Amino acid sequence: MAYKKIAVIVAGSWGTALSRVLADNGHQVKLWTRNPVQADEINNERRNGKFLPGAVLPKGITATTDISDAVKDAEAVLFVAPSSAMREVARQASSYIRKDALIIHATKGFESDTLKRMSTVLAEELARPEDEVVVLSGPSHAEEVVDRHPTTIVVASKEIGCAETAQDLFMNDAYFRVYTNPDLIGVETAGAIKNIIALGAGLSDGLGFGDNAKAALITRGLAEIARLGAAMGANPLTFAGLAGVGDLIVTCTSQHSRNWRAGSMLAQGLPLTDVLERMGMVVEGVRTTKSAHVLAARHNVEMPITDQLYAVLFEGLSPDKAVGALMGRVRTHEIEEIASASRNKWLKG
Ligand SMILES: NC(=O)c1ccc[n+]([C@@H]2O[C@H](COP(=O)([O-])OP(=O)(O)OC[C@H]3O[C@@H](n4cnc5c(N)ncnc54)[C@H](O)[C@@H]3O)[C@@H](O)[C@H]2O)c1
Ligand SMILES: O=P(O)(O)OC[C@H](O)CO
Repeated sequence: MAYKKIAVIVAGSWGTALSRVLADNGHQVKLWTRNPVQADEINNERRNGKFLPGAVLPKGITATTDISDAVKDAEAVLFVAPSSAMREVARQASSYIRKDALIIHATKGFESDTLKRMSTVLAEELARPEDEVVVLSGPSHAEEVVDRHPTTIVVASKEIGCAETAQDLFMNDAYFRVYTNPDLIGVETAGAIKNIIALGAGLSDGLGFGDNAKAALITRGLAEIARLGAAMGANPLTFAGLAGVGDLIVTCTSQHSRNWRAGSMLAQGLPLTDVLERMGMVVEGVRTTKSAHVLAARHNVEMPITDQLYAVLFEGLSPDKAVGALMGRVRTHEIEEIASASRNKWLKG
């Protein structure tokens, strides 16, 4: 494959780790940050100390604080801003991006006020068809990717050719294996909502519960993610894949997880604002809990774990009362019909 010029917007943990994968694959990476001190550190010391201490960054990565310089000749642009900043950074970059550049994002969340998926936000700001936007997701902590530990991810686009181009850019046979999936909605919703369940897993561990509780959260969390995803138009089978169960496992069981760590601090009784301040990195599950709570009502989907997390985060419910509410729900069957399944295009024929 020919090596390409690729822009990465922004230089947080995940943007930096993915820049390293692209540079390892021989591509020339321009990594944009709004912080000049961070840009100097990346260019002169080959490190990004705040987000990935210990990682040595290859020469194929050049940092810049000029967003037009980052994107102007790029054949692909990868957006990895927190969901809260995606529209703002896309708007800044928009007029400088080549019309034929492949647009990829690796962000896990919804836009809070509109509840839009990130591909919709990018399509709107960049004046591109949403069908051509690619999302990269799956079980992948930046800390392990920069150590080149074996990692498998999925790239999804309604235009499968766009997903395959992204697959070629990121895949290598040393440590980064990439699958494609045409289910953009499923991969984006799975990646966003798993962070709610990871907060719950952190809470559960912080309260001193064991593996039984964790397994319950992962499996029943998966059920509610799939219910909402299917109602939003996703292929239910996507939730059995890397973006679904794969990412739930990694985020609910790893101490690298920002969402898990935030949940475990909440269990110690720290107020949410203090937890977020201590984290100093984006904890997408907090905003996503609010978004999913509204989406569940809008799509008439039952999401009991999300509802309890919402009450703990935003209504002052104590975690032990939330556990009581979940354990005390009325009895039910395990295998429910996935909401809207009969109307779901993926399940027809
Ligand atoms: N860290 C991971 O291992 C990982 C893995 C997969 C997906 N993700 C997803 O990637 C996204 C980014 O997460 P992260 O872990 O890299 O976050 P991070 O906290 O490590 O970095 C976020 C970066 O965004 C910058 N930023 C914030 N607001 C900005 C704005 N308005 N303009 C410009 N820059 C701004 C910050 O300065 C920081 O550099 C999230 O959606 C997260 O869920 C993260
Ligand atoms: O550290 P977290 O909780 O933001 O999770 C990071 C990734 O989404 C794991 O796949």
